Amino acid sequence: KHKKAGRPLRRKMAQSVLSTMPGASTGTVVVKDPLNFWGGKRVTLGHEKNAEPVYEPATGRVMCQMVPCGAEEVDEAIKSAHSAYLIWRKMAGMERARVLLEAARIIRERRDNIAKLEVINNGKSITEALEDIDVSWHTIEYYAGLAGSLAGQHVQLPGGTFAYTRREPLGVCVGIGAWNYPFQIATWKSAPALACGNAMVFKPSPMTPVTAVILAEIYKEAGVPDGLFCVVQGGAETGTLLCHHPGVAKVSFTGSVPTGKKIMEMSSKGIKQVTLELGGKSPLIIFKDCELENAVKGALMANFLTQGQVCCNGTRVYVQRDIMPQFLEEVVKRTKTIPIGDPLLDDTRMGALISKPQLDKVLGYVSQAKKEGARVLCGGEPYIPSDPKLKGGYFMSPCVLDNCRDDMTCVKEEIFGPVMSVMPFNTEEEVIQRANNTTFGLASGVFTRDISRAHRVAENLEAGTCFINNYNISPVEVPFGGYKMSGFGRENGQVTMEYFSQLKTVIVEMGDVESLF
Ligand SMILES: NC(=O)C1=CN([C@@H]2O[C@H](COP(=O)(O)OP(=O)(O)OC[C@H]3O[C@@H](n4cnc5c(N)ncnc54)[C@H](O)[C@@H]3O)[C@@H](O)[C@H]2O)C=CC1
Ligand SMILES: C[N+](C)(C)CCCC(=O)O
Repeated sequence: KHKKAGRPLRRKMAQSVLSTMPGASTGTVVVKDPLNFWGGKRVTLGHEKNAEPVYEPATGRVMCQMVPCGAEEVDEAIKSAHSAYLIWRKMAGMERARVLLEAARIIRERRDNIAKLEVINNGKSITEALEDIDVSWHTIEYYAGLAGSLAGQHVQLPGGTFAYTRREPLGVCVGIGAWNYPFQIATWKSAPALACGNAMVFKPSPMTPVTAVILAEIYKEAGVPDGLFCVVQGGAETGTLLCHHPGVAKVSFTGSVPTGKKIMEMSSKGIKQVTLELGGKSPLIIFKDCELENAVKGALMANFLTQGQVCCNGTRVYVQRDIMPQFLEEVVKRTKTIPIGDPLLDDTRMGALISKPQLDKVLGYVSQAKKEGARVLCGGEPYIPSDPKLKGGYFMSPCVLDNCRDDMTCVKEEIFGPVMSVMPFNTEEEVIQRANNTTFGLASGVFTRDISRAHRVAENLEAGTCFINNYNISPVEVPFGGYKMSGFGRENGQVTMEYFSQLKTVIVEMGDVESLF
């Protein structure tokens, strides 16, 4: 039994807050359940050291406390993951697949409640959160499908001798998540990791600690060995402990570029593999021969999902000069009608930003843009919904900026809020050069009816994804990840099985040893 300073850790299997979700509304939910999970159960830490309040973005109310895990707890979680790994790695891919499919089924069954809790903690609209949870079980289903086909090669060598390769798991992998897609990120990382036979210790963002542990419970219920998917809570310090831990084989990270650099640096000390999903400042290029209505819809999808807090957002919107007036008129008209408010209501399309500091930061970018000469066509202001319970929420009106230039701060830096910067361009050659003139390279988009142009532009854009005539759809079947400083490695798609496994070569001599000695 684990002891800490002579005091046993209090452990109990909590009645999940999920069961209270059906009747829950904004401003009412308090989460008391322990938020850590290892050894097959939720774990209450024996202390409340460095506890941080967790806010409900729509009301500004404290919904729970996040107590960060220290060295001992991180070590315990990693050990628990390792013991599960020893069992899981021996199972056939098809056996793992069956467990994963059951996890996907349970998520699907509980999607409404998980989505509600996600909304309460994150602030995004329920319509979006439901989609996020659907993507989550799709991801697990998809990787369950691939688990059974994980295989090596057979290679014939001279004299009957042969070799074969085995595709083996890496061991205990760490996942570190951001707050914008808390549950979905946990599945994007764990599903391929588990499908390949690894275990995972996942650390959510300290701002969104409540849904990853539900995923842990679901995996457990589906039948994974105890410890296979653990959740440790905490911020940078806990993350550092995870990255430095000698029992960890790989770190998969989603978050900002500065933190990504630190993750890579720390992982280098132990020669650990890393996948980095970092920020972006993606270009969306709209040619005059586009279907304007779709281009406008695409620009809204590229900028305003999850209150603009999306890494692959197309926030630099380049519009061919001839159609600029029509584009702006339509995009502004639609932006002004986006219903902002209680994120749990079905009609709401924009909820609250994640935190007060994030809201202030985004509003700061808008005022900086004005100082640098941009014109605010709409939004960019704090928004106070009429419902009194939302008065303390972190809302702002979605913003369209015109008169932008490539050298402005709002065009160069990742804002991570609902702010679209629009710039005119004249020629294809010019716009490609300008679109690529950034250190980021996560995504990109092009609207045109000219198919040759569409593929030429896609080829020439320096980004991990290019959307043609749409934006921000991300089916699990296709790889997602960055070029340049937006990171490396991929999530989703078949290729991610390679990022969570390694090859062993086995050489079999069928003759005698020809010794040189
Ligand atoms: N591109 C993206 O997907 C994201 C970008 N961001 C950007 O980053 C800004 C700051 O947001 P944060 O949530 O603070 O991002 P962050 O990159 O600092 O945090 C992401 C995750 O890394 C963890 N972390 C932080 N420092 C760490 C360290 N030294 N070692 C290990 N783990 C560490 C955090 O606890 C969190 O789980 C946002 O305003 C936004 O501009 C934030 C989240 C996602
Ligand atoms: C789902 N999608 C494509 C809108 C965003 C997913 C990437 C992220 O974690 O920001």
